Amino acid sequence: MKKTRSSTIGYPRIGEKREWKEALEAFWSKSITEEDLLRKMEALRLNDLQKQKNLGIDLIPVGDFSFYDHVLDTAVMFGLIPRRFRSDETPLLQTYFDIARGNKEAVASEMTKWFNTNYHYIVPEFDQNTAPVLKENRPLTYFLEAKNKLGITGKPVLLGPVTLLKLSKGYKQEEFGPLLKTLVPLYQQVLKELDEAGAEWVQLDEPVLSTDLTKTEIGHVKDVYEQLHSPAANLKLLVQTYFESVSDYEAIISLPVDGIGLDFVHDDGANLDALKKYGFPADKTLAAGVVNGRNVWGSDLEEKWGLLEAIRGIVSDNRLIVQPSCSLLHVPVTVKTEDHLEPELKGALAFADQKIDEITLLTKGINEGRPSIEDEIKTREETLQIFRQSPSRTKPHVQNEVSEWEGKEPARDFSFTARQALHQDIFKLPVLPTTTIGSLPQTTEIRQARSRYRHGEWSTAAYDAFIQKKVAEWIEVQEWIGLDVLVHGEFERNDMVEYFGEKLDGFAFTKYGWVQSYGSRSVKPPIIYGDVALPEPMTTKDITYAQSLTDKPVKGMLTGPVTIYKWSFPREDIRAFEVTKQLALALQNEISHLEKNGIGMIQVDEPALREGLPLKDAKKQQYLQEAIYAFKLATCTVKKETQVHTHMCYSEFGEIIDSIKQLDADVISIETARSHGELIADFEKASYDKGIGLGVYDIHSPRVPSTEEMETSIRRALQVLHPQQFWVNPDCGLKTRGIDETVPSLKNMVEATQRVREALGSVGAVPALGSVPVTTRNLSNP
Ligand SMILES: CN1c2c(nc(N)[nH]c2=O)NC[C@@H]1CNc1ccc(C(=O)N[C@@H](CCC(=O)N[C@@H](CCC(=O)N[C@@H](CCC(=O)O)C(=O)O)C(=O)O)C(=O)O)cc1
Ligand SMILES: N[C@@H](CCS)C(=O)O
Ligand SMILES: [Zn+2]
Repeated sequence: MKKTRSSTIGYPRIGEKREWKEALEAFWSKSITEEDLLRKMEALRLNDLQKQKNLGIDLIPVGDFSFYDHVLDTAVMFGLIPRRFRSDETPLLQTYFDIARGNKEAVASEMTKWFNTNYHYIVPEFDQNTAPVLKENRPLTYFLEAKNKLGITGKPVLLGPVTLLKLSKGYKQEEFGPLLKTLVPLYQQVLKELDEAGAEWVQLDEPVLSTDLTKTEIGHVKDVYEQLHSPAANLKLLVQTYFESVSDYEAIISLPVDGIGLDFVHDDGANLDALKKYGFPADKTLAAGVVNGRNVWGSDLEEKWGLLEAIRGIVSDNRLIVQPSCSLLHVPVTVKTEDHLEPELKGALAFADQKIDEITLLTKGINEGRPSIEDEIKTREETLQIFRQSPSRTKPHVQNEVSEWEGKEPARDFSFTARQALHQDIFKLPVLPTTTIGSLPQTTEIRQARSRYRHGEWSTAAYDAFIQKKVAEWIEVQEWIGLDVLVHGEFERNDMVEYFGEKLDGFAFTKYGWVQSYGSRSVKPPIIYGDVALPEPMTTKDITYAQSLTDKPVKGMLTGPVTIYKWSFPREDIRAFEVTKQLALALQNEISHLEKNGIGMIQVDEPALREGLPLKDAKKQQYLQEAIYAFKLATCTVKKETQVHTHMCYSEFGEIIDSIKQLDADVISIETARSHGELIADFEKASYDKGIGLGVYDIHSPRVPSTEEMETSIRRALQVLHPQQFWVNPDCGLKTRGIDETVPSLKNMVEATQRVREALGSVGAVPALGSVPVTTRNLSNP
């Protein structure tokens, strides 16, 4: 009998070649039936379970699989169905997808980032009439499936009640305790049924325990777990935390549960320090997250062994589980298929399957003794050494350029007020200028063109001509729609980060390294392995071509340094800030090329700035200062005539609003539609005086919003924002939408803007500062 066991917390659900996406999208487009979908999903699920078993994992998670998102799964299983989607006639699977994607009658639920990752979850909604009820015991269904079909006694995984409620919306803070109480009997029922079915362990994910919690909240956690604890049951409860150290170690390890899962990678040593200081209860199991579940780098096995030795000094081997720091959902499936990578880089990489190999190897080392894994540790050390010393990683000129900025504050020469007057003069935009965020529909035709080019079927000239044709078509369409500030459409980009990764030195990219971002959509983060530099202009050709076709301004479109960093798999041998500064200087260089080519508005997207915010308050200030520095380093050298835009697509700005101000961007376009206008107040409270483009419709949903609906959004925003600072735009880029959805939506958006302009009585150019004739308060909602 093994003493120490290996485990995973969750496994990527998308399949090695994204079979999951294919099945889902085929179902949504009605080219396969529900039965087909269920069959394909089951095959994928079972394949992944079997694979983990074959790789030697002892405690295999079940129920981490999802048809869209695991938070939505948990909400629906407990009957947390927003009122607008409640119907006795609609089958549950349809309701499930409707909540996520919206339907003809109702807007989708809000979608937001899962802690500090690039994964999005669907925000559960409570309302006055929400009475949680157990609709289906999902973990039980998946537990029985694994048992009956594969003979695997899985470890059911379920989002814990505290995290579920904390991530939900639609209730007041004082209702938290009472609502939690309504969830407890449902969780008790789920656990009881799992116990009766013979489950040994159940994993309750409580990542909120790794955020700053108040004493009252910790009190709620204790209450809940005291109630979930059942002395008579055989089932063991494991409370799983990740992404940071726990906020109150002593309280967490005292919970009346059988096991605690801690992240020993993203904790800055705090979990280990606490373990050493306070010890660990002898009657509990520690699930030690020692292999990084968020990066793509092979572990330094010697270092991991050292970490495990430190843990084993406190926790006995038979009370120890070895596992990744978090679910492997956040990394690609396997390096095996990446045959084009340089061997020295490939040797240094580990995706989900290779991380599992590391877990099982370390577990073997504990159970059979260090000599049993000595060879593997030595080989890994040699491989990592070759990679570390590779000359391709170092560019002295990049490092010199970064150090030249040492001690200097990047800042634009002219104040915003001075720039604003100048920009009004140059661009002569009407009040409430309309624009889009950058990308336009990436149709099958466009993706096929890219694929043909990638496979060598099309020459560079043929591909470039195709892209230019698309740019020209869409400049015409945007002019016809009546937008004021146009975009080239980003047709040449597979993704807003991967594209730049392909163009910049210091990056490598994968063929199949997909990671789920939201629903069926995935991204393929490039890998930053060395110093970053701009070998040649990346975007000038397409953008200047677009500008040559119209008298209206076309925005230059770049992804900002923080976002490129966050949405890549970065190197870890130097600090994040060093990498973002290198990226910023490469972008500064690119921006100067755009300016030299006559581009007067430049948008530097930073949608990942908020997501990068550390989970712990103590670390936030430094992160924000460094993020602001990087953005300003990229943009500070622009001419005063150039209007700098930025874009962010998430709905919680309150915490970072001061930092957004400090970016000193002339215009920011933001997401608001799914949060139903809640965040406008943040900008009002902060007396934000620069341009703000409010997302008036949700681009994540296939639904075409009506003119009236968008007019209402604009009017609502104008009750708190000055019309002179206000732009109108969709929430985010339109690359995922079809042409049939995009054109009518934008047409309605422009029409809605026109109606409000008429009500404002200023259809012409924006009046000079301070002389706007009609105040926003004159507008009444229709
Ligand atoms: C704004 N968002 C982004 C985030 N992160 C990013 N890195 N990028 C973002 O834009 N995070 C927050 C949000 C998330 N939003 C989205 C929106 C849309 C997608 C999306 O559409 N993803 C696509 C994949 C896009 C892509 O790269 N397509 C490639 C084609 C690649 C491909 O399919 N290859 C085939 C092989 C084809 C061949 O070689 O013949 C394959 O691998 O099988 C392209 O356009 O060229 C998706 O399909 O999921 C993601 C996040
Ligand atoms: N310019 C990008 C931003 C997405 S966050 C786009 O429009 O797709
Ligand atoms: Zn966006």
